[in-house]
Amino acid sequence: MWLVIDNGGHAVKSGLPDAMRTAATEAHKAALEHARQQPKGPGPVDGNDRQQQADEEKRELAAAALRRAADSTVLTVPNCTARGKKDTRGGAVLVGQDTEKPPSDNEDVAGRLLFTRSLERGYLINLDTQQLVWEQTIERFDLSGAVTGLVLTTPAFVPQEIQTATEDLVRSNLGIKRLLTVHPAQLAARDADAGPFCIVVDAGFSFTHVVPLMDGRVFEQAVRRIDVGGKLLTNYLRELVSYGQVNLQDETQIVDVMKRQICYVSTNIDADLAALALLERQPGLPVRERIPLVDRHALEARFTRRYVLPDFQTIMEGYPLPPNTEPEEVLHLRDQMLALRGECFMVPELLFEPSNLGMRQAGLVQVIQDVVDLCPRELRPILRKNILLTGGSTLFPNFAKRLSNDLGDAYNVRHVPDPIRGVCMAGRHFAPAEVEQDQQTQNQPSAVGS
Ligand SMILES: Nc1ncnc2c1ncn2[C@@H]1O[C@H](COP(=O)(O)OP(=O)(O)OP(=O)(O)O)[C@@H](O)[C@H]1O
Repeated sequence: MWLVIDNGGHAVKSGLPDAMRTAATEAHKAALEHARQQPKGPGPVDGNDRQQQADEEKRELAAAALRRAADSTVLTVPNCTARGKKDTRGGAVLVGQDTEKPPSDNEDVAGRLLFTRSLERGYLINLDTQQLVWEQTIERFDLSGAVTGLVLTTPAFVPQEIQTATEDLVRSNLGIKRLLTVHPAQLAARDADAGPFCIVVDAGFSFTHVVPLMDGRVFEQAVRRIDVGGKLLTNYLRELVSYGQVNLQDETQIVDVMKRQICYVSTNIDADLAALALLERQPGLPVRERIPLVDRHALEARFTRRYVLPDFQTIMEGYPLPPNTEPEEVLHLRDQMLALRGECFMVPELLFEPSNLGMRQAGLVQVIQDVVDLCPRELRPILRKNILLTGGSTLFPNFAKRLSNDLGDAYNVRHVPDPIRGVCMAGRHFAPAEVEQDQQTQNQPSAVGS
């Protein structure tokens, strides 16, 4: 049995290749069709309760089968382990999925958690952690001991030592005999049906990569990386909020959720910064020099995002307040509330201007232009018209619009259909000869159960 894993620094996305899901899907379809043909609504008037109950059970089975089919599309598991910060005796370790909701009755993992990620700076470094997360993934598919082949996404330029250690982990520790590595950009392009020549911009957790594909293959000498990804953006927001308002230094998870909910990309950064500066100058100006109240309110409404932090007693998850909420309505929440303005767009702005944080690197627009210029001249017009966006950090509102504006009319920018799970989804359609062969063998009656 083959498994497909898109091994992200933030999360492992996994699924079964299409060929292997076909039989299960067919069974689900048959169950649904059967249920559909059964009479609906009130039961038979002749009082045949048993028939009615049997039909009801079939309908429930079909619905459960459908839910399982949907669940098994792509499984997402955080690529980390965690232990309690106060745990000094090496107690329970939470793995992958369990790090999201630690059991409340286990004192080892009560309170704050210390996370260990399998990937550091985009490379698989912590092999023990990776093994635990992959084992959990395999278990979740109910496939312990049954996986014989792995399609694994691996970025370009992985040092040979890491490559060897990964292969060793797969073969020796997990007992998976066949390993097929593939660059995530190739799968993202498949997900978008982009054709053989395109440029994939992958802004995920660790970094942002700009990867040109020529004839479907990675054109390695032109690949470029910006050292900004979702992790850095979350940390930056955490610093800004902690110095400006509330200390959230130990609350990376909360800040990560907040970032996804309230940050956005400015489509005109100079104009937005000027308008914000004007707004912030107002209280210090003599009354006659202030802008009219109505304009001030309009600017306030445009730039201010109010966010309610969780207290884990009555509010379990943070949430943004709707823009038109009156202050009196939320008076009772004032100790839990943040008001953010420039932070909301200055955080994702790092992708476009890493020098804002003192990094000596070009921003996304410049890097894309450089990558195009490193490709063969005759292909550049095609590449410019086929820029694909993938990775969770491209999901900020206005991301594609800003990139498109800044790159100009010669470029065409679009998201892949599913920027987070698309790579894994395309991997499931990826049918290397070995996968097909493997499946054929499994389908032969003689091989069943052997
Ligand atoms: N709606 C969103 N808006 C902004 N950022 C988001 C959104 N959804 C997810 N992210 C960010 O995307 C990042 C995860 O993206 P993704 O799943 O593509 O990374 P990954 O594949 O695990 O990591 P990498 O590509 O670096 O190996 C996280 O930092 C998360 O905060």
